[in-house]
Amino acid sequence: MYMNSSGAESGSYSLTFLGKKVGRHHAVAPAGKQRAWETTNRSTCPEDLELSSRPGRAPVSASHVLEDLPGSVPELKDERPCPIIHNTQFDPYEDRPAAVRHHKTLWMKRWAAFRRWIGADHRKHTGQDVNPGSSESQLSDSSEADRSQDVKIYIPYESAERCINQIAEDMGALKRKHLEKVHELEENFQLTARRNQEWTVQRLRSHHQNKLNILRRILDVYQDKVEKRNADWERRVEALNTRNEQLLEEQRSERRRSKEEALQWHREKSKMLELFSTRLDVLHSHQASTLQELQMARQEVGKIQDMLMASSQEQQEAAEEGESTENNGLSAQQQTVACNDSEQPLEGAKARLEELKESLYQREREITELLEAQRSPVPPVPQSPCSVLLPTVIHKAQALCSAVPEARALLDLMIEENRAALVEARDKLDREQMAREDSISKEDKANDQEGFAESESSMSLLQETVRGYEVSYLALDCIKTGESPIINECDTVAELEDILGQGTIRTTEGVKSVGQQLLLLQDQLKQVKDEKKKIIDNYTSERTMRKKYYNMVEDMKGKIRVCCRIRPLSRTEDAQGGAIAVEKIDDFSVSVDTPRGPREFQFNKVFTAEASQEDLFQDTNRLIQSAIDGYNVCIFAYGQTGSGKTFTMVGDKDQKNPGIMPRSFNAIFDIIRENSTKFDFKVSAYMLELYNDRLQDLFVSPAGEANAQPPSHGQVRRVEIKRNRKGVVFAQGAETKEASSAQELYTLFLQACANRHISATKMNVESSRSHLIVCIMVESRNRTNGSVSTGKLSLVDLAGSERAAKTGAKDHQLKEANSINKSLSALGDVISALSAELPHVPYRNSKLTQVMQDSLGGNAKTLMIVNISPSECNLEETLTSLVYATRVKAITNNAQRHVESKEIAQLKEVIIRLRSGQTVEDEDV
Ligand SMILES: Nc1ncnc2c1ncn2[C@@H]1O[C@H](COP(=O)(O)OP(=O)(O)OP(=O)(O)O)[C@@H](O)[C@H]1O
Repeated sequence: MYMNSSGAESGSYSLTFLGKKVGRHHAVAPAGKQRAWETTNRSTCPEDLELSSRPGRAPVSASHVLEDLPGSVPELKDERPCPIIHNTQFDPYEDRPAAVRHHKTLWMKRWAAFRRWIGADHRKHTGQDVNPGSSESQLSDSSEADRSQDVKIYIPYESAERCINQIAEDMGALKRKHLEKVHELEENFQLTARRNQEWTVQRLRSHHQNKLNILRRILDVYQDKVEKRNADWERRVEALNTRNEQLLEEQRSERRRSKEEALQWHREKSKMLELFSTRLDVLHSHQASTLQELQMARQEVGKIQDMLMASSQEQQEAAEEGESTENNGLSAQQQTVACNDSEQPLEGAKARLEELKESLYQREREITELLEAQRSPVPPVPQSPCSVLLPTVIHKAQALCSAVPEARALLDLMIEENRAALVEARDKLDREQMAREDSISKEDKANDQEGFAESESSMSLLQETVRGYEVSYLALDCIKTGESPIINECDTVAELEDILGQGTIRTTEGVKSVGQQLLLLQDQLKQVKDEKKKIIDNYTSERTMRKKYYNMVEDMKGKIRVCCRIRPLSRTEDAQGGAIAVEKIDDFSVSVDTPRGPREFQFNKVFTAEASQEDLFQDTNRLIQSAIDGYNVCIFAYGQTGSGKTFTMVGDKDQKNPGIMPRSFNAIFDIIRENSTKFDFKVSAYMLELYNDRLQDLFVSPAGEANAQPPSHGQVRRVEIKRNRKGVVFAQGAETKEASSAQELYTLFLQACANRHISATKMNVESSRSHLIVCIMVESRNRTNGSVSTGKLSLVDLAGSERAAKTGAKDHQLKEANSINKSLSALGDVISALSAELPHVPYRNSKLTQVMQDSLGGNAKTLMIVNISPSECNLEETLTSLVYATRVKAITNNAQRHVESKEIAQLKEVIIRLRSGQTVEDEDV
């Protein structure tokens, strides 16, 4: 085989018969196509042997050259695509029977020519005329050849022997050549397969790259949208913040104003008090002077009374003397005059006394009234229904406004509008008033009675409007500040009360308007709330979508999928107080309350304690299909001891809630059943445990192993982890068992589990003391094109990291714990190295990392389930697990499908058989 200058491979070989070159066969084919002609030529071998070794047919001479025989193989123009990709339609051996027929015909012709030559030779020996070149003889060739079968041919023994030897040598040479061809074929097939694989990989890569680009574009568009929305929201928040600032400023100024007013009021109050006390002092001094006057008047009265007493005594004495001196008439008359003279000042004094008394009583009354007025409390004003309703309404409206910023904004708007309308109405009123005053000053009132009445009515209307706006302003202002008007102290509210209390109609209208505004506000509030809820819903769903797309892109990049499962609180944790430190935010995020504040972690999916085993399995189901399609798949559970790994992977003890493993067994055989018409399947499994850094085959019970005879060659059977050329890990030395149904596989699994190391610790009554590795190999042969795919599903239940202080491990349990922690720490190192993309990954540090080599940073589709406890008492371990899981998320795998075309599969089989010393039939090749 040569490579010509154009890069195409050309093949040629010469056919030697009886030591002579009888033909040279050429085939020029594009790269990867020479397999067909080589196969065609190789197929002549059995025919040669059969024809040449037939007894009684030995050739007479070795000098005959069969130059005229047709021998060129048709040039191959096959432009079909490579078989690996289109192996459903392409069978590179499909032309083989035709080639065989062609060569059979060829050899039949050779045989006829040979017989013709023998016939001629015979005729020459028997003296018959021979003219082999004549057309007549040529025409009768076939009939002569037929007849020559009946003719006995005698060949000299030496010639026959030489010929036979020559034939034997030729056959040997042919056989060697064919073996070479077989090797060439193998090489060609390997080359072709490699090229095909490269081509497939390239196509797949470009296909995935395209998809990735599309998804990236979608993500970009989506991110743009989100950014726009974020910007929009930020603008809104900014506007609200500004408004809030304004409101706060207004509130502050309002407070300042009210403080000033209060101070003013206090000042006025103290002034009034001063005035009042001055008046009181004056009254007191008046009272004192009045009392003095009264005293004096009393003294005067006393004096007068004394005088009167003295005068009445004098009168009595004088009357006694008058009886004795009747004659003395003059003196009596004089006494009467004197008496009359003395009665006149008495009358004046009496009147004066009465007057004084009256003024005294008057002042006393005044003072008593003043004192009483000062002492007695202000009588409570009977409250109108409006004054009771108003604070309630205002309070409610204020609560609504403070709860919803949009309502507050609306209120501000209403206040603004009302203020503008009030200013306008007041302006109008002022103008109207001025116009009216003008018209009065011009004294044309009498002339224009009608116009005056009109202006009067429009004035009252305007006043009414202004009042209405003032009331609204008052109400809205109260709603805004939340201050209920104090009816008896606040002038404006008193005014409002006055307005509202003027009549039933007006009160009802006032209440109505406030009530209507309240209803309006409530309506708008509801709308705003609905809108807010809608926006929040949209935001949440968009956030969820973004995470979903992100996960999809990560998936396409080959990143390891990581799900987080939070188990329910255990009884022990409940007894310790049951404080919860872990919370699911949404389907993709979990938050942990740390002493430094909440910490958020993102995963491909988060499952809470309420999630069922089925819910979890639904998310892993897809991977089972991948394993059957020929991928290397790994699902493993990670977490502290007692966090629920075994529950997740295996299920509970009585299998009421089966875990991922038993569910996978069923799923595998369900898929097999669905595809049984198109594929032939073979399912086999091995199950191991890594206990104290020793790999143990769980299909061999420890007791059985102890009783078993040592193998004949005297070596103890050991399970070792190896990797094949494609990097897929396998356990050498482990017993692999086939299963034809889910039930059979499950029985094998139960057998394996029975041999597992489990014991009770303080943290878990059934703590796994080893890592469990279940490997299921699924081989599927396509019935149409014969291609064979081999998938591997590894299900790993890791033992949990534990602290001896918490688990109370002692003696051998402590040794187990140390071994578990050591292997998990090696796993942690591998995860760290992979996530940091370090050049060296320390896979060889532990058997566990060797087992997981193809799943972490290898060619597997991997799913990690990180199990955590929700309890606060396991906070530290939970955080460690989540940090590890986050690192695992950053690891990229390169999953490849393991599929071989029918020919490669067959050739492999042949090679295996040849290596094991078995015979191989030609048809197999
Ligand atoms: N999601 C869950 N729902 C109900 N019970 C659960 C759940 N997860 C775990 N449990 C219970 O918690 C206990 C401990 O779980 P499990 O044995 O699976 O932990 P583990 O992580 O495998 O521990 P170890 O590493 O020690 O083997 C078990 O009794 C199990 O039934």
